[in-house]
Amino acid sequence: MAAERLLKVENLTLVLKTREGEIVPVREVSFTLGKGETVGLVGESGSGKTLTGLSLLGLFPPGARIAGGKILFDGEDLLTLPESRLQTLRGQKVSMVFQEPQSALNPVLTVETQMREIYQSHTSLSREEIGQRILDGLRAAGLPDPLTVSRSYPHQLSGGMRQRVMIAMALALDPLLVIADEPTTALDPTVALQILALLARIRQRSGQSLLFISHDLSHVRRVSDRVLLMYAGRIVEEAPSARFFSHGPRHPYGRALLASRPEGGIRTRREAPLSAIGGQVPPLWDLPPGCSFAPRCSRADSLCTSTLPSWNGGEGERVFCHHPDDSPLGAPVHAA
Ligand SMILES: Nc1ncnc2c1ncn2[C@@H]1O[C@H](COP(=O)(O)OP(=O)(O)OP(=O)(O)O)[C@@H](O)[C@H]1O
Repeated sequence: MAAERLLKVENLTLVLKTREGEIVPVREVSFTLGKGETVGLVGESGSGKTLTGLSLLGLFPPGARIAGGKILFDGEDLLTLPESRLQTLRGQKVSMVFQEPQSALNPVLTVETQMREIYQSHTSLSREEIGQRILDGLRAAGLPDPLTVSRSYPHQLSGGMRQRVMIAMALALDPLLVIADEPTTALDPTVALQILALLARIRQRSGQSLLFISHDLSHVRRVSDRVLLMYAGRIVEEAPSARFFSHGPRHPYGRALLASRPEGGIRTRREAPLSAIGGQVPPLWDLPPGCSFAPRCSRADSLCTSTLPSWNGGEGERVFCHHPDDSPLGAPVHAA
């Protein structure tokens, strides 16, 4: 049964002024997110994942302008809201866990002071109630000695503990949507898996949705109900995780990403495993005509290099490709 819709992004297009000229790092991006659903947004570095995530908070880098589209979140179009309303929504309804907790946390304030500030600016809870919420939140984020952690400065905590603090802060006001942007980048693999397990538990909180941004498909597989594959500013495939990882992505880029995973490639019935995706993401100021992935694609022909694809399939399961790969994967891919 389809989840009730929380978010609908429609044709979001973001233009950014850079030294190289104007680029479109987010181009005609459309997707939905259901209440309680976790969607993984995956793609190589520079594909536009972070800017898409920040847009959902109404945050844009200097020099950015929205060239089109809508972000309908819980009944409101975020792109038309005044900054004062966006500030209320941030934290209360949408929050973000960043890649680097070290830079997202204030180094000169204790964890308690930083968490207290969130409650003070958004709620009318008493000092005691806030104190209790802080301890409960830290404990729920898997920090066994919340009192000591709350009295610590960020530099006194390990990277994994800092990320747990960030998660506790993101969840503090019980938002409807949490955006986790590469939350395990700064962590060693064991701690990264613990953080993923924590995020997976967030799924079980009733009504809470998660947009999980990652370049690592094995991480996306662990936590996501659905996958959005992004390349050079566009979503190029959308699929339920079960289909994406068992049958295989339909977009050749998704197949190449899966096959380039460090722990060993997959083997389609027709092809030998790839060791890495050949070539590079084209610069956004110099995209090729036609499909942006065509220069790296083993299935590309003259149609792909000359003509932009159109969507193949419907909402929830679709691919932006002239020649989608419908062959089943030779062997199932297991999470790392
Ligand atoms: N403030 C900025 N000024 C100029 N260019 C930017 C800025 N922010 C992002 N970009 C460019 O926009 C494109 C998309 O960036 P974005 O950070 O959204 O990608 P990403 O997929 O999240 O990659 P990563 O995993 O490396 O963060 C990249 O080419 C990036 O260089």
